[in-house]
Amino acid sequence: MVKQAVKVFVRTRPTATSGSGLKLGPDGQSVSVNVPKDASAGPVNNQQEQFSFKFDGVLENVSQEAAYTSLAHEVVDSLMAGYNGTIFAYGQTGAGKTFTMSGGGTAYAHRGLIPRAIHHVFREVDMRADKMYRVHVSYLEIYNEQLYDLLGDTPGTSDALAVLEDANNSTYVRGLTLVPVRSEEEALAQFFLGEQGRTTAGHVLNAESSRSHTVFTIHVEMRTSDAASERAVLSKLNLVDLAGSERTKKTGVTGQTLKEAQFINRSLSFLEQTVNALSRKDAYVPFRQTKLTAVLRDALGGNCKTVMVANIWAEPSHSDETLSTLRFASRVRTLTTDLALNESNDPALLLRRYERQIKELKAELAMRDTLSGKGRVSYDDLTDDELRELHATCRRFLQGEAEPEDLPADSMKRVRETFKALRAVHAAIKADMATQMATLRRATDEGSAAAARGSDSAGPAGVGDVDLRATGGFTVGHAPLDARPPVRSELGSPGAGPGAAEGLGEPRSPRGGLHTQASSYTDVGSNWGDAGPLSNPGGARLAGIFSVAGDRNAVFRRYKVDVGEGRELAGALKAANSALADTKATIRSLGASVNDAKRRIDELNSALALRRGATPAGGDGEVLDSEAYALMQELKSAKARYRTDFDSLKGAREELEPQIQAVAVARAALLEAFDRWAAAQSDSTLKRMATAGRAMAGLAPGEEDEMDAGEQFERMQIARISERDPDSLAFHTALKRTGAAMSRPATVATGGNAKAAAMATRKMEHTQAVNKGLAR
Ligand SMILES: Nc1ncnc2c1ncn2[C@@H]1O[C@H](COP(=O)(O)OP(=O)(O)OP(=O)(O)O)[C@@H](O)[C@H]1O
Repeated sequence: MVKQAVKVFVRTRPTATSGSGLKLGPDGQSVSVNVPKDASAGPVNNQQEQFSFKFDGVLENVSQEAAYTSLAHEVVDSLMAGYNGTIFAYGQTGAGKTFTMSGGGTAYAHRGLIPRAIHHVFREVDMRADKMYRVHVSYLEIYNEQLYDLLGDTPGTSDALAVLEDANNSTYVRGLTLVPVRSEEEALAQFFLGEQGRTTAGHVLNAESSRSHTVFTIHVEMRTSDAASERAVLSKLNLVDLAGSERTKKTGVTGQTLKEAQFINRSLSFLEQTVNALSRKDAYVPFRQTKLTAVLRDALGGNCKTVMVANIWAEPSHSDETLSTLRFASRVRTLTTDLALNESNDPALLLRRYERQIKELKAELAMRDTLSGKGRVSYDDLTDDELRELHATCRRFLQGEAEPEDLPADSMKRVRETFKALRAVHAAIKADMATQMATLRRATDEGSAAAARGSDSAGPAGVGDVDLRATGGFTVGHAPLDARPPVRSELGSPGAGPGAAEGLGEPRSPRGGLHTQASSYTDVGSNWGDAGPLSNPGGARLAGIFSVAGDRNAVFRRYKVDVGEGRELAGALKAANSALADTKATIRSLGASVNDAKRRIDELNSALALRRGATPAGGDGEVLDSEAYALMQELKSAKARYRTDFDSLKGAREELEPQIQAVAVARAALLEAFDRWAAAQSDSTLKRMATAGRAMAGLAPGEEDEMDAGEQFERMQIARISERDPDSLAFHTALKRTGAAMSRPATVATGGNAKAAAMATRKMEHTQAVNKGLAR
């Protein structure tokens, strides 16, 4: 921490009259003022007439550029090195504070400290390639002891603003908008916009008086350009234009203007008290008495490099005010501040430090793995592609198509992810299976009912243990292979549900199930045979791609034919379906054959019993006649056929379950791949939509980028300024940008800001008072 004396400069407003009573010393630092004795005090009057002061500089008849060099250059350099700064202008009303801080009108040469400081900051930013800077600006106004955010979205609201102290005991205004600016032009534009909020009415009605204190702040964040560096230095420069002190008796103001003057004088008087307390090194300093002293706390005794400009208007009629300003200025000059570099403890920077440490640790682990011959192990989070791949591997593993070694297990993270993926894939397959089984059971029930209606004696009851329903199997032979659900008009009729036509039709969404499928189908009148990805809940996120569900089915059909992956998966599904259909056909035919054999066995048994009944008992044993013998032979072969077919039926039934699963898995794979593919198409689909939109508007590509005449003129102007004085380009451009807004009616320019309107009225009153009175 370095002790710094607050620097004080006096700047004089040029006067028209001679005999101002002000004398400047040859050293450029001393100034004396002659205050004539008060004649009303009588002939014996010991009043002092001559007062001398010494400052860091007295600026008389100096250009704005010279003023900047004396007052601000060093402070801005120090800002760019990471130190806080404050430059504040103090003085009686009309003494030239605003001229010094902001400038005189829109003339480039008359621009004040604020535009010049902005230029200086960005010139440094451009020049220091070894550093990275981020610049923000804020603009605060203190009017009648209220805080206003001149760059906020809702000017006029001050409730959210409060002057607080941060962890380093530095003051800041909570809730104040900090606008990021990347160039001189952007920063100037913000400054000009803020000025409008403050003085829209002032420009129009009274160009000479500010009835509020303002603080324009440039916040700078500096880092070394090493991206890994977490060290940031934060500094800010407050450029303060105080409202002018005013002798209300002298100006004779009344009403709102008097109230404003009282607020101004009160806050300036507390500023004096604060400076006096600091100067005397009092234990208690009344910083909190007014918003102004709270805001200026750092500038007066904290971590800040401070410069005061004492503006004086050395007309003989203002000698009292001049003396008072110089007295106050000389007291301020006794103050010291504690300057320190503001290194940041920003949590974002700590985060970056931890990220760097994690990166280093990962690199170390990788090195150890390499040295121990483990090969390359990734400790990073899995990417989306890797996760998809992992899920696919897990699915293959659960289907028996991959080995345990195929599952990644080279790091704890991968093992955990693999378990998670296994659980997810298992749950998905289980859900698919449950849906499939429910569907198939329903189809079976309905098929059985139909069978019961359409067939009398050949039911499974005929063979007892061949009843496949008992094991949740199939009723055979009642739904034709090419069965399809009813067309839309039929769906509404009772008993015509899709289950009736289920049979071995085209694939359905395993997730949607038949009911959903049917309703989706009903909604869009789509083709049932296209496996309807519509009903796939996972496809809901693709709604943006397909304008109507019908599009989606059409795209799905195309996907199965035109896209290699789709073709392959659709082929696999078809093969699985066809294997399933074959097995079902076999079961059907074996079932019929078993039933047939059983019926024949029963017939033969009855015939044999009859035969035995006809043979006379008590003979020399039972002698089979040739007819009975033939019956028995046939019975034997019928039983053999029954047994063989029954065994085959059992075998075929065992094949059925895995084949149903295979169809479900193939269908899920197809739909999942389709979802992925369709999601990947969304970008190009949007582009196509944009192109189509442009075509509809009748625009050729790039046509909308053409400049209009105004834009062309502006471009010419910019070219001219760039040629003559490139440095002034940002100033002119920002002024033009904000000037356009200035020319709008006040209510629009200030966003309907009631404060600005009220201020206009107050300023008008004040101007009238000043014109009547003595101030100007
Ligand atoms: N050094 C200067 N050179 C030329 N003109 C100046 C100078 N100082 C002040 N003026 C002019 O004097 C007038 C009053 O100045 P300015 O508005 O800056 O005073 P002020 O101290 O800000 O007043 P207030 O406190 O009432 O706002 C302006 O027209 C300004 O252009």
